[in-house]
Amino acid sequence: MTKSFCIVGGGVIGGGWAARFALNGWDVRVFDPDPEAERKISEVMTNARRAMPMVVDVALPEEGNVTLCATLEEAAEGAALIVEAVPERVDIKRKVYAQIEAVNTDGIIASSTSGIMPSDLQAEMAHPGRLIVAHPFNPVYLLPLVELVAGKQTDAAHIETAKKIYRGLGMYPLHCRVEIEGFLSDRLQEALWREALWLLHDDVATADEIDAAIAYGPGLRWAQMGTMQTFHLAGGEGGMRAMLAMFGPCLKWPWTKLMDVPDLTEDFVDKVGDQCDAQAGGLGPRELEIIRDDNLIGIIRSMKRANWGAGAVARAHDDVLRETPADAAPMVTQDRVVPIDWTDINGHMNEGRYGQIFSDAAEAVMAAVGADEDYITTQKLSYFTVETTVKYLAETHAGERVVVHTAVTEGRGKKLRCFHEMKRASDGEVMATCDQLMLHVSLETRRTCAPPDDVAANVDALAALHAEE
Ligand SMILES: NC(=O)C1=CN([C@@H]2O[C@H](COP(=O)(O)OP(=O)(O)OC[C@H]3O[C@@H](n4cnc5c(N)ncnc54)[C@H](O)[C@@H]3O)[C@@H](O)[C@H]2O)C=CC1
Ligand SMILES: C[N+](C)(C)CC(=O)CC(=O)[O-]
Repeated sequence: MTKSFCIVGGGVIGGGWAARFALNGWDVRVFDPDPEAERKISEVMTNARRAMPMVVDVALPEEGNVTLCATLEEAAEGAALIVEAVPERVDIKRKVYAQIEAVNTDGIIASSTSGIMPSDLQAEMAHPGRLIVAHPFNPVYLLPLVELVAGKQTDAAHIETAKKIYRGLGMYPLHCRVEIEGFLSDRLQEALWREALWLLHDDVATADEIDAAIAYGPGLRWAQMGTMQTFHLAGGEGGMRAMLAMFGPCLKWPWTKLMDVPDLTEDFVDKVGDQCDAQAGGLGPRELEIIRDDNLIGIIRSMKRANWGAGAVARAHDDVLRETPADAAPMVTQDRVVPIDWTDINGHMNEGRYGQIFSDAAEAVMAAVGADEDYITTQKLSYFTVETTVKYLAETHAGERVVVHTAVTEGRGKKLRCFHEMKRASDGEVMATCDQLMLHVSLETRRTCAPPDDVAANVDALAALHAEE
């Protein structure tokens, strides 16, 4: 699908979408009548530029341009995808769709609504088949979930197209097959929020205590398993059945005020607002966003190692990005941003991570000569490192983009010797070098052996090419 698209509404969510798309290389046209829109979007972009590259382990594509348009018509004309992120009111959204339809009759319109049914949104449209809901989560540039919902008149093919687009952006499109208000995630979130507001309203607990009750316990579990699997484990060997037997009857006890909402009187809003301000401990929203983002990066990266949940989605995103063709000469074996969890008590990249970067670079060389993952698993052959000499020449910090250039300096028989230079992308300064000797091994005997002819020929050819440079 063409990358011609636009965003209508550039607030919290529109700004987040702009960042997610632009950092994935899409040019973004935005319309928002708010005179502050440009500043707000650029602040979200700053956060995203810092955070998103730390989740990926490869280079992001060249950032797309974000252009603010003077009118909605200018933004929407010719767009194959129109992301709508205007306030949560049916009348405003319907009015926006009418304006879009005056200049664009076939682009997919993806509403960011948190819970309005797409059937209601599309009711007055001339071409309702193209309206879908694509409900994201804040911060849109880090959280992978996007709920896709079709209305009664939606053309089902658009849901499939949307799945491909959002996967390409490193997201997890969850198709909510049955159309209900609030979809899946906000049904669950709002049930908890209602309960939390009552606890605060009735002076059972403060905002801080209510948040502690989540953040130090269930919240940590929820990042990697939802309520169902979490409670399945809580039932021990009997699993969910045992849980239902023991705790199911308690669900009927009068624990909850779930269907009622406290009146949002001025006093109550102040009570909640004051406690949340106090909780922030003097930190402003941008400072809190950075803390939130760093924690999210750490959580996602940890699950990436386990190839689990949101981490598995991030890994799949790396694979999509890796397919973007890279320059062949000089051989670029790594191009990445240093993530926040790679730094140590000295406030710079820990020496172990240099080892990781050079090891990843060596794997890129191995793949280039044909000793890739498939070779290792099917032929039970590989290369092992037997010697490295690393020189640390300059400090490397979180958020810096580094590029590794590798030359094969020896490629005879079992030997594959590489010289890696890790440079700071912004100014080309060499930050570290690594001389690495690998030997070809059989994974069955765990002993060295000659590589097959094709791999040996590739190693020779690469060594000859790099000797000329
Ligand atoms: N804030 C959140 O946590 C989430 C919000 N959403 C949904 O995203 C949508 C937008 O919400 P937010 O970004 O939070 O609100 P927001 O208030 O931050 O942004 C809305 C933006 O729309 C602009 N706008 C108003 N009328 C417009 C028009 N006619 N044309 C173009 N722009 C117009 C406003 O100037 C504002 O910048 C809503 O449907 C909301 O339910 C979805 C997920 C999470
Ligand atoms: C509060 N909210 C309904 C706007 C929340 C969402 O829709 C999603 C989120 O980011 O939690």
